[in-house]
Amino acid sequence: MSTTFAAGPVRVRVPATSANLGPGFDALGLALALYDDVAAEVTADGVTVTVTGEGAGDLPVDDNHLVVRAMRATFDELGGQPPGLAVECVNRIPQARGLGSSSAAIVAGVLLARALVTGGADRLDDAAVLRLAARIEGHPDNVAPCLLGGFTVAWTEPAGAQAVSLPVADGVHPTVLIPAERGLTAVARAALPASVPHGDAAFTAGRAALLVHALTTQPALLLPATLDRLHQHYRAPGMPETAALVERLRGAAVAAVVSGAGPTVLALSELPEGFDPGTNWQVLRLAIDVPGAQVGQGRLGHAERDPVAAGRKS
Ligand SMILES: Nc1ncnc2c1ncn2[C@@H]1O[C@H](COP(=O)(O)OP(=O)(O)OP(=O)(O)O)[C@@H](O)[C@H]1O
Ligand SMILES: N[C@@H](CCO)C(=O)O
Repeated sequence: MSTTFAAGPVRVRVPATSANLGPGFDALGLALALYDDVAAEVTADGVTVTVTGEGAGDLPVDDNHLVVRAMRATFDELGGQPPGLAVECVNRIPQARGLGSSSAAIVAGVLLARALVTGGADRLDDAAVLRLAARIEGHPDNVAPCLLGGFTVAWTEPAGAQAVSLPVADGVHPTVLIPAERGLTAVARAALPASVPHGDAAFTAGRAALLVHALTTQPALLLPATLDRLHQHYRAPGMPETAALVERLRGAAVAAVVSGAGPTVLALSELPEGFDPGTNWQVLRLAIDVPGAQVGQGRLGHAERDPVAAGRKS
């Protein structure tokens, strides 16, 4: 099938996400109201990428940029590459911190490429977008909430990733505590053992099931529901400050976990009044993003180009 491209530019707003949420390793995730905005258009030739905000000056500005790589993979799915591409990124999601920056970039690229192909949504439906984005990322627990918004449960069938988004109960109050240090997901995954004791798997399965109930119905159970024995303690030696902060918060009855592969800490219940994590940590109270990724027509406007984080509560 031949591929024709839309004339006008398209844009997308993609939320940060926190994966695992303690016991839901590679399955559970939460979309947070902190966003990257990305626009793209087809050009006569070449590739240009501009980056403002997080990653400016560090990220590649050619075909190696993750948004462009995800766009290329999507154009391949849809039957052909455009002659040239121009991409503009305004990034607010901290990168390599456990807040789903790579998934946000991948979801942005897949959705932009689909929107740039005439009839793209008919040829690559939303379920196929999730499967493709999860395949590029390698696991579905960030791309699912990034696409669907809210609290998601994702799983993988032989044909690929699937997910549902569930309503979150009042009384769930996410705060992220972001350290200055970065941590790559690939490094954190390499710290995990190939197998775990059956008792730890059983313990964690029970807590993950309880966490679905706590997040959707009974937030009072968040503290016991966020206990995990599959990943956090294996990764703790690689992020001792993160592990210590999680312990400190949990000792104060806050449902705190490592966000994604770390080193950010996610608290799902309110921090104690006046809690001071120390100067290394940026503390952001964030609303839960409900709609997930939003696609629009046109280039980024004044509001989308504002580098100040959208959606922060404080
Ligand atoms: N907006 C972006 N544009 C281009 N590349 C990005 C962007 N965000 C992240 N990346 C790439 O992804 C890498 C970080 O991905 P990684 O999976 O390690 O962390 P994360 O997605 O921030 O955290 P986690 O997966 O634990 O939530 C960056 O170092 C960069 O190479
Ligand atoms: N489930 C993933 C999330 C980070 O991408 C992990 O913990 O490695």
